[in-house]
Amino acid sequence: MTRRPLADHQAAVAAHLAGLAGTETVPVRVALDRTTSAPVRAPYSLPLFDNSAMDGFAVRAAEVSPGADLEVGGRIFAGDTTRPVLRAGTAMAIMTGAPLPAGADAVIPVEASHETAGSGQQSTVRFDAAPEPGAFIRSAGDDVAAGEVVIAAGTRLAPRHLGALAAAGVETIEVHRRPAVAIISTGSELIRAGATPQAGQVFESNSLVLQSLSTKHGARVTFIGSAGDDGDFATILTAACQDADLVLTSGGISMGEREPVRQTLAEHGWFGPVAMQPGGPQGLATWKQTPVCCLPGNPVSIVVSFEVLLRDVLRGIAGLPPVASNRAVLAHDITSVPGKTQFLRGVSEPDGSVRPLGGPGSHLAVTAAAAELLIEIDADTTELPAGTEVTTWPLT
Ligand SMILES: Nc1nc2c(c(=O)[nH]1)N[C@H]1C(S)=C(S)[C@@H](COP(=O)(O)OP(=O)(O)OC[C@H]3O[C@@H](n4cnc5c(N)ncnc54)[C@H](O)[C@@H]3O)O[C@H]1N2
Ligand code: MOO
Repeated sequence: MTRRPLADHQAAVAAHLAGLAGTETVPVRVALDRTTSAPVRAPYSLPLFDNSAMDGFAVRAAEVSPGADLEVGGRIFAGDTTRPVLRAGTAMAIMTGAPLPAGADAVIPVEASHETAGSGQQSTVRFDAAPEPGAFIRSAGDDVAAGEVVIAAGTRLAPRHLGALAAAGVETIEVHRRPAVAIISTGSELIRAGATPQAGQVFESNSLVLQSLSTKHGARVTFIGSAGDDGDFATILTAACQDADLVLTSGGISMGEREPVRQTLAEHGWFGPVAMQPGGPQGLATWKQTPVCCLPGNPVSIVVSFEVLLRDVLRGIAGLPPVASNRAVLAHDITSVPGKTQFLRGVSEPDGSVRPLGGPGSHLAVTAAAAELLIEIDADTTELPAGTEVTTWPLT
């Protein structure tokens, strides 16, 4: 049986999902971790108005002489919306964030001042020293001018970015779409954690792996279902397609007698071996106009299939950059099967070299969990001596 070269299947997956890319407008309030698809410009200059950086007194710097009294002509609080005026020869008490009165050119902190009486009474104030003009004034437009870029296109929005957008008064923004993913695991042997396994039963783990990886790489999971091997798959697949841009299936695609995914979808797409290991059996189909990516059921194959085939495609749709591969030298000699790109689970040594971890079996979920990376060995190579440089993929 001819195997589809890995690069061809990677391209087929990308082409199959290309229609999922797009942009949408969302409220800033729910935009955490979304990626901007256009620059966001400031509707207003920030700060919006000249204001005080300290609790103290607004003055004209030239009118302040150390030890001389100035009449306190009023008190200004944050939230005052009429702009006050500083009369010649007076000071005004001012709170942090309150609008600077017209005519003032400096603020003196309360700690460097001596007021004869407090709030509500006629009083005078004297100061220890004359201020520099501009002292403790936060000027309009210091942070950003109206029309300037607040957040560049392609930014994955962290809390500080959301803060900047909210501070700028931006209510909605344009972001890359986050595709809705439905996940179906198949297998009559599968049970949930918490159940007591009967003979022949297996704890279901792939849906959680696919859910976590999809969420981590820019998608949102809208449906998680399971199907046995004897007849309910098409019904569940149809339900999954209702709310999803993409369906991911696990299991049921190789050469057995009960392979519900392949048997249901063979006429609706492509199924066959890809020249990779693990993750050899693969499928791509369309059901109810929804693309379906069919991954093999072995738990390690699920991880490798997602990382190698889907991860960067989903990231691209969500506006995220691909995860960079690295180069590293092998700590030991290794051998590899011919004709398939091998992805060995591996770890880094303290000197930066890499070595495979555990056996090649794609059922070894717990052993594979200790790996940090995949070591890629190309399809033509069968023996690599220690010291050979190889490509490694971080496990995400
Ligand atoms: N005659 C052949 N047999 C097999 C071939 C082959 O080329 N010729 N390929 C083998 C390889 S490689 C893989 S990988 C598997 C893939 O088969 P399926 O995708 O049909 O997967 P299943 O048979 O349904 O399951 C395989 C294995 O994984 C366990 N499994 C399945 N789903 C889950 C899940 N959600 N959580 C945990 N474990 C799961 C399942 O119990 C099986 O042990 O085919 C080989 N056979
Ligand atoms: O190709 Mo399978 O995915 O080795 O276990």
